Amino acid sequence: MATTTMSHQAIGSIVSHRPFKASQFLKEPLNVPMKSKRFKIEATASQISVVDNTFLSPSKNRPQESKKNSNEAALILIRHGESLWNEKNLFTGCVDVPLTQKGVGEAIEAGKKISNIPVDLIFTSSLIRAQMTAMLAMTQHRRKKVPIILHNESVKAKTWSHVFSEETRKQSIPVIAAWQLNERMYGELQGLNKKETAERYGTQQVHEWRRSYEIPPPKGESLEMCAERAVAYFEDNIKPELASGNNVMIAAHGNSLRSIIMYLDDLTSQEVTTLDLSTGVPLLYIFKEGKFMKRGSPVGPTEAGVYAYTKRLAQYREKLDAASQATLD
Ligand SMILES: O=C(O)[C@@H](CO)OP(=O)(O)O
Repeated sequence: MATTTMSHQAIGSIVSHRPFKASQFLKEPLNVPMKSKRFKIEATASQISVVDNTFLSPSKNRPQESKKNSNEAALILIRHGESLWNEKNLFTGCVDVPLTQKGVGEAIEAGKKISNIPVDLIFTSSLIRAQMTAMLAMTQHRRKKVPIILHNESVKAKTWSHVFSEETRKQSIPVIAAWQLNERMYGELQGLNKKETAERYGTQQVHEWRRSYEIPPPKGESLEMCAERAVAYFEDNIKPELASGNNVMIAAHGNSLRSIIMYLDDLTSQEVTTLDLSTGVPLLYIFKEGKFMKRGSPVGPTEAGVYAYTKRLAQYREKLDAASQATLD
């Protein structure tokens, strides 16, 4: 097996890191002249991203109950539930396989754990296992907003999926799918059985391919290369939303999330080798005054500790409880 690596720059050049400003979704009237020069199309054969300059202004005035005069926001990270290739113990990487029945259950359980935490925006990878996880998790949310995948891959896709009711937009959560959050590209390991690969190349070699920071699997991405695109995307597209007070959920993958957690927790390349994420377990961070505070995994919708994290989350929970009570009365 050859051990040359794929150029990361080649991956990074496919689409810019800043395709559009997602949080405008809930407040923008339709203003999409089909032939306007305001659209800059950045395209290659497989990926197209449309930069609509009218949608690039900062996200303000979004009328949402969880958005509040505070420089604080919640960030939820979820690794997708078990996939069919997790079940078969195959290297998956960028191969787009769905969840197993167990994975569906894990996504639903994850949703219950975050059902009282406000979510204004969802980011997922472009892979179905992450998207299924996000959607299934949101079926459990008490607020019952509808997650809607934004289709900005072409002007027509964007125009044809426009929502014309402001009230309906307010009851929706934009979902942004970004390839930069995809699982690391596992190169020539994709589709191989992990146990058989360890028997063939040695446990130590396979462990280095799977968990080291710098060492790429044959013709694949190292964690460092994966971090380069995932963390750049996080900094360019997700952090500004948190800084604007929007609560964000990211549904992604073992390694794209490891690289983001390395950034959030300031882990060294040595420390990240022991970081392993379970499928379907949500992790909560609070972003406050430019810093990320790790709050672990919310263990259940009734767990008092979750709501003690911040005043704002506690108030949100109180509102949900009051609304449920009003419905019962
Ligand atoms: O196969 C993969 O894509 C990943 C995640 O399932 O595997 P690993 O845990 O080896 O990084």
